[in-house]
Amino acid sequence: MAHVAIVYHSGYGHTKKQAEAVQAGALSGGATVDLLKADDLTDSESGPWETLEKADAIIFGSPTYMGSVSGIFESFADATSKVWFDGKWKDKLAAGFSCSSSLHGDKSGALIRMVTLACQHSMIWVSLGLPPGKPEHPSDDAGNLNRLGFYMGAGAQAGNVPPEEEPMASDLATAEHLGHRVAEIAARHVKGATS
Ligand SMILES: Cc1cc2nc3c(=O)[nH]c(=O)nc-3n(C[C@H](O)[C@H](O)[C@H](O)COP(=O)(O)O)c2cc1C
Repeated sequence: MAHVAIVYHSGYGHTKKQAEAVQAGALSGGATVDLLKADDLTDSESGPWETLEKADAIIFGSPTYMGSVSGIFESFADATSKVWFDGKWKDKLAAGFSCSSSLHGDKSGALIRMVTLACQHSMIWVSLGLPPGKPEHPSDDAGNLNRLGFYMGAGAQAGNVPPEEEPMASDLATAEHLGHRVAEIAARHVKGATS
């Protein structure tokens, strides 16, 4: 059984909803899942680093703040430098997701930051694996996966409303898809390593 860890930051709860959808998808893909807050991983000397060391895949999540990841997520990225020195995440799978208030809102900036982090750790990036959806369809249409048209990871849109209202069904289903995809690929990855 593959082990997937999700590390996310959420200032106001919207990316948390997305992270929970990624978690549900990874569980339905047969993985054991740990949902970790980046807030608890900003110090390389303390926090659940061993959980990440044991994971076969790490999925990164952050809101898009000023066109990139949030400051707390960036502090987590800085704190991974100790792991980097020891090469502990080499050949683990990685993937990412981000939520912002605009349809695009420069979420690509946050996702690219996560790709860079993963590649610095010699991880293997898993893309979203979906064609673009239909932006003209209602965002509460859960069948309209990837309505925002990202390829690197899962995007979600949430304005200045409570997280119970947004992100809407389409974006949460897209996040769930990402979790499921990473779990399935991680299971193959683990099997390949042991067979
Ligand atoms: C400091 C800050 C910077 C932001 N920058 C952007 C941005 O660059 N693009 C965008 O579309 N939304 C931006 N937003 C809006 C957030 O991305 C959006 O509200 C998101 O849903 C917040 O997620 P969270 O509740 O998980 O923190 C910003 C919000 C804050 C607080």
